[in-house]
Amino acid sequence: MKLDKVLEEIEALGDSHVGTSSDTPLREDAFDLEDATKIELIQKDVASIMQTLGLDMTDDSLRGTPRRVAKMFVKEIFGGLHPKRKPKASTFENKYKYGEMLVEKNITVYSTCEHHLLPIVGRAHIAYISNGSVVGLSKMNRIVEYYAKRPQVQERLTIQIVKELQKVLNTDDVACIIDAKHLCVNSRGVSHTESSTVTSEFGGKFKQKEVRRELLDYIKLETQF
Ligand SMILES: Nc1nc2c(ncn2[C@@H]2O[C@H](COP(=O)(O)OP(=O)(O)OP(=O)(O)O)[C@@H](O)[C@H]2O)c(=O)[nH]1
Ligand SMILES: [Zn+2]
Repeated sequence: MKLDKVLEEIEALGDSHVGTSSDTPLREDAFDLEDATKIELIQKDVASIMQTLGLDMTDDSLRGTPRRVAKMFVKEIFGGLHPKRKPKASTFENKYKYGEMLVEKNITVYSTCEHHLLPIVGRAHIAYISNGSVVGLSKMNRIVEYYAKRPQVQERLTIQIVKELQKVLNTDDVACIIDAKHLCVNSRGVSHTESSTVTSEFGGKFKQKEVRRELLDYIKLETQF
Protein backbone atom coordinates (compact mmCIF):
# COMPACT_ATOMS: atom_id res chain seq x y z
CA MET A 1 0.00 0.00 0.00
CA LYS A 2 1.24 3.54 -0.79
CA LEU A 3 2.51 5.43 2.26
CA ASP A 4 0.10 8.33 1.65
CA LYS A 5 -2.84 5.94 1.70
CA VAL A 6 -1.56 4.30 4.88
CA LEU A 7 -1.22 7.64 6.63
CA GLU A 8 -4.70 8.68 5.57
CA GLU A 9 -6.05 5.48 7.04
CA ILE A 10 -4.31 6.15 10.35
CA GLU A 11 -5.93 9.56 10.53
CA ALA A 12 -9.29 8.01 9.85
CA LEU A 13 -8.75 5.42 12.59
CA GLY A 14 -8.68 8.14 15.23
CA ASP A 15 -9.01 6.87 18.79
CA SER A 16 -11.16 3.88 18.03
CA HIS A 17 -8.91 1.29 19.67
CA VAL A 18 -10.20 -1.71 21.53
CA GLY A 19 -8.65 -1.76 25.00
CA THR A 20 -7.20 -5.06 26.27
CA SER A 21 -4.30 -6.02 28.52
CA SER A 22 -1.07 -4.99 26.86
CA ASP A 23 1.14 -7.42 28.73
CA THR A 24 2.45 -10.49 26.95
CA PRO A 25 0.58 -13.45 28.48
CA LEU A 26 3.33 -15.15 30.50
CA ARG A 27 3.07 -17.67 33.33
CA GLU A 28 4.45 -16.90 36.80
CA ASP A 29 7.08 -19.61 36.35
CA ALA A 30 8.19 -18.34 32.91
CA PHE A 31 11.80 -17.81 33.99
CA ASP A 32 12.27 -20.59 36.52
CA LEU A 33 14.24 -22.59 33.97
CA GLU A 34 17.66 -21.45 32.81
CA ASP A 35 18.06 -20.65 29.11
CA ALA A 36 20.34 -23.68 28.68
CA THR A 37 17.62 -25.99 30.05
CA LYS A 38 14.99 -24.41 27.81
CA ILE A 39 17.24 -24.99 24.80
CA GLU A 40 17.68 -28.68 25.74
CA LEU A 41 13.89 -29.16 26.09
CA ILE A 42 12.95 -27.26 22.93
CA GLN A 43 15.60 -29.15 20.98
CA LYS A 44 13.81 -32.41 21.84
CA ASP A 45 10.44 -30.92 20.91
CA VAL A 46 11.67 -29.72 17.51
CA ALA A 47 13.31 -33.09 16.85
CA SER A 48 9.99 -34.72 17.65
CA ILE A 49 8.11 -32.50 15.18
CA MET A 50 10.63 -33.27 12.45
CA GLN A 51 10.53 -36.97 13.26
CA THR A 52 6.73 -36.95 13.08
CA LEU A 53 6.90 -35.27 9.70
CA GLY A 54 8.91 -38.24 8.51
CA LEU A 55 12.23 -36.49 8.05
CA ASP A 56 15.41 -38.53 8.20
CA MET A 57 17.10 -37.04 11.23
CA THR A 58 20.38 -38.75 10.45
CA ASP A 59 20.71 -36.60 7.33
CA ASP A 60 23.71 -34.31 7.48
CA SER A 61 21.78 -31.15 6.80
CA LEU A 62 18.89 -31.87 9.21
CA ARG A 63 20.82 -33.25 12.17
CA GLY A 64 21.68 -29.86 13.66
CA THR A 65 18.28 -28.26 13.05
CA PRO A 66 16.57 -29.02 16.39
CA ARG A 67 19.39 -27.41 18.36
CA ARG A 68 19.65 -24.50 15.91
CA VAL A 69 15.92 -23.78 16.19
CA ALA A 70 15.96 -24.11 19.98
CA LYS A 71 18.83 -21.64 20.31
CA MET A 72 17.15 -19.27 17.88
CA PHE A 73 13.88 -19.38 19.88
CA VAL A 74 15.43 -18.82 23.29
CA LYS A 75 18.27 -16.43 22.46
CA GLU A 76 17.06 -14.64 19.36
CA ILE A 77 13.50 -14.42 18.06
CA PHE A 78 11.88 -14.88 21.50
CA GLY A 79 14.80 -13.44 23.47
CA GLY A 80 12.72 -10.38 24.35
CA LEU A 81 10.48 -12.41 26.65
CA HIS A 82 13.08 -12.22 29.39
CA PRO A 83 13.00 -8.95 31.36
CA LYS A 84 16.75 -9.15 31.88
CA ARG A 85 17.13 -8.35 28.17
CA LYS A 86 15.15 -5.12 28.40
CA PRO A 87 17.48 -2.36 27.13
CA LYS A 88 18.64 0.27 29.58
CA ALA A 89 17.29 3.44 28.07
CA SER A 90 19.63 6.22 29.14
CA THR A 91 17.95 9.61 29.34
CA PHE A 92 19.55 13.04 29.45
CA GLU A 93 18.38 16.40 30.60
CA ASN A 94 16.87 18.47 27.80
CA LYS A 95 19.33 21.30 28.45
CA TYR A 96 18.89 22.78 25.02
CA LYS A 97 15.14 23.12 25.65
CA TYR A 98 14.21 21.37 22.41
CA GLY A 99 10.45 21.69 22.56
CA GLU A 100 9.25 20.16 19.30
CA MET A 101 8.49 16.53 18.60
CA LEU A 102 11.33 14.16 17.83
CA VAL A 103 10.62 11.40 15.33
CA GLU A 104 12.69 8.23 15.00
CA LYS A 105 11.40 6.76 11.79
CA ASN A 106 11.90 3.68 9.64
CA ILE A 107 12.98 1.45 12.52
CA THR A 108 13.28 -2.09 11.21
CA VAL A 109 10.81 -4.49 12.80
CA TYR A 110 11.35 -8.24 12.79
CA SER A 111 8.84 -9.99 15.00
CA THR A 112 6.94 -13.26 15.10
CA CYS A 113 3.20 -13.73 14.81
CA GLU A 114 2.00 -15.54 17.91
CA HIS A 115 -0.80 -17.31 16.06
CA HIS A 116 1.35 -19.08 13.48
CA LEU A 117 4.94 -18.43 14.63
CA LEU A 118 5.71 -16.89 11.25
CA PRO A 119 7.65 -13.64 10.71
CA ILE A 120 6.24 -10.15 10.89
CA VAL A 121 8.48 -7.76 8.93
CA GLY A 122 8.07 -4.03 8.72
CA ARG A 123 8.86 -0.57 9.99
CA ALA A 124 8.09 1.33 13.15
CA HIS A 125 8.01 5.10 13.54
CA ILE A 126 8.26 6.55 17.03
CA ALA A 127 7.74 10.12 18.20
CA TYR A 128 7.80 11.94 21.50
CA ILE A 129 7.65 15.45 22.86
CA SER A 130 10.14 16.04 25.67
CA ASN A 131 8.92 16.71 29.18
CA GLY A 132 12.38 17.69 30.42
CA SER A 133 14.36 14.62 29.46
CA VAL A 134 15.51 13.19 26.17
CA VAL A 135 16.36 9.59 25.35
CA GLY A 136 19.32 8.32 23.31
CA LEU A 137 18.12 7.79 19.75
CA SER A 138 19.32 4.20 19.46
CA LYS A 139 17.44 3.31 22.66
CA MET A 140 14.17 3.76 20.80
CA ASN A 141 15.34 1.27 18.17
CA ARG A 142 16.43 -1.08 20.95
CA ILE A 143 13.05 -0.87 22.69
CA VAL A 144 11.33 -1.80 19.42
CA GLU A 145 13.74 -4.71 19.00
CA TYR A 146 13.18 -5.94 22.55
CA TYR A 147 9.38 -6.10 22.35
CA ALA A 148 9.52 -7.43 18.78
CA LYS A 149 11.50 -10.44 19.96
CA ARG A 150 8.44 -12.11 21.39
CA PRO A 151 5.51 -14.01 19.98
CA GLN A 152 3.38 -10.97 19.15
CA VAL A 153 0.27 -9.47 17.70
CA GLN A 154 1.06 -6.17 16.09
CA GLU A 155 -1.44 -4.24 18.19
CA ARG A 156 0.20 -5.33 21.43
CA LEU A 157 3.70 -4.65 20.10
CA THR A 158 2.68 -1.08 19.25
CA ILE A 159 1.19 -0.45 22.69
CA GLN A 160 4.11 -2.03 24.57
CA ILE A 161 6.60 0.24 22.78
CA VAL A 162 4.58 3.35 23.63
CA LYS A 163 4.08 2.36 27.28
CA GLU A 164 7.79 1.68 27.79
CA LEU A 165 8.82 5.01 26.29
CA GLN A 166 6.19 6.84 28.32
CA LYS A 167 7.78 5.34 31.42
CA VAL A 168 11.36 6.07 30.35
CA LEU A 169 10.60 9.66 29.32
CA ASN A 170 8.08 10.34 32.07
CA THR A 171 5.51 11.74 29.66
CA ASP A 172 2.30 10.63 27.94
CA ASP A 173 3.36 12.39 24.76
CA VAL A 174 4.62 9.36 22.86
CA ALA A 175 3.36 7.79 19.62
CA CYS A 176 4.19 4.73 17.59
CA ILE A 177 3.07 3.62 14.14
CA ILE A 178 3.94 0.24 12.69
CA ASP A 179 3.44 -0.87 9.10
CA ALA A 180 4.30 -4.54 8.71
CA LYS A 181 3.79 -7.59 6.60
CA HIS A 182 2.64 -10.80 8.27
CA LEU A 183 3.94 -13.85 6.46
CA CYS A 184 0.99 -15.78 7.86
CA VAL A 185 -1.17 -13.60 5.60
CA ASN A 186 1.33 -13.15 2.75
CA SER A 187 2.83 -16.60 2.26
CA ARG A 188 0.19 -19.07 3.44
CA GLY A 189 -3.53 -19.13 4.24
CA VAL A 190 -5.09 -16.37 2.19
CA SER A 191 -1.61 -15.79 0.59
CA HIS A 192 -2.14 -12.15 -0.27
CA THR A 193 1.44 -11.05 -0.85
CA GLU A 194 0.76 -7.31 -1.06
CA SER A 195 -1.26 -6.63 2.07
CA SER A 196 0.37 -5.08 5.10
CA THR A 197 -0.98 -4.10 8.50
CA VAL A 198 -0.84 -0.64 10.04
CA THR A 199 -1.24 -0.08 13.77
CA SER A 200 -0.83 3.07 15.79
CA GLU A 201 -0.90 4.26 19.36
CA PHE A 202 -1.10 7.97 20.10
CA GLY A 203 -0.49 9.09 23.68
CA GLY A 204 -1.04 12.52 25.27
CA LYS A 205 -0.61 15.43 22.85
CA PHE A 206 -0.50 13.04 19.90
CA LYS A 207 -4.24 12.56 20.31
CA GLN A 208 -4.64 16.12 19.03
CA LYS A 209 -5.41 16.22 15.35
CA GLU A 210 -2.80 18.83 14.37
CA VAL A 211 0.01 17.13 16.35
CA ARG A 212 -0.84 13.82 14.76
CA ARG A 213 -0.91 15.48 11.33
CA GLU A 214 2.58 16.92 11.91
CA LEU A 215 3.89 13.47 12.84
CA LEU A 216 2.34 11.87 9.77
CA ASP A 217 3.89 14.61 7.58
CA TYR A 218 7.35 13.92 9.02
CA ILE A 219 6.96 10.22 8.36
CA LYS A 220 6.00 11.00 4.79
CA LEU A 221 9.15 13.13 4.27
CA GLU A 222 11.60 11.39 1.96
CA THR A 223 15.01 10.83 3.51
CA GLN A 224 17.43 12.70 1.24
CA PHE A 225 20.66 10.78 1.86
N1 LIG B 1 -5.31 -8.91 15.10
C1 LIG B 1 -4.23 -9.58 14.68
N2 LIG B 1 -4.41 -10.76 14.03
C2 LIG B 1 -3.31 -11.38 13.59
C3 LIG B 1 -2.01 -10.91 13.79
N3 LIG B 1 -1.15 -11.78 13.23
C4 LIG B 1 -1.89 -12.75 12.70
N4 LIG B 1 -3.20 -12.54 12.91
C5 LIG B 1 -4.39 -13.29 12.51
O1 LIG B 1 -4.71 -14.30 13.43
C6 LIG B 1 -5.77 -15.06 12.84
C7 LIG B 1 -5.77 -16.48 13.36
O2 LIG B 1 -6.95 -17.04 12.83
P1 LIG B 1 -7.33 -18.58 12.76
O3 LIG B 1 -8.59 -18.72 12.00
O4 LIG B 1 -7.26 -19.15 14.15
O5 LIG B 1 -6.08 -19.18 11.97
P2 LIG B 1 -6.04 -19.84 10.52
O6 LIG B 1 -7.06 -20.93 10.41
O7 LIG B 1 -4.62 -20.20 10.23
O8 LIG B 1 -6.53 -18.60 9.61
P3 LIG B 1 -6.01 -18.11 8.20
O9 LIG B 1 -4.76 -17.32 8.44
O10 LIG B 1 -7.14 -17.24 7.71
O11 LIG B 1 -5.77 -19.32 7.33
C8 LIG B 1 -5.55 -14.93 11.34
O12 LIG B 1 -6.64 -14.23 10.79
C9 LIG B 1 -4.28 -14.06 11.22
O13 LIG B 1 -4.29 -13.23 10.09
C10 LIG B 1 -1.86 -9.67 14.49
O14 LIG B 1 -0.76 -9.17 14.72
N5 LIG B 1 -3.00 -9.06 14.91
ZN1 LIG C 1 -0.09 -15.36 12.01
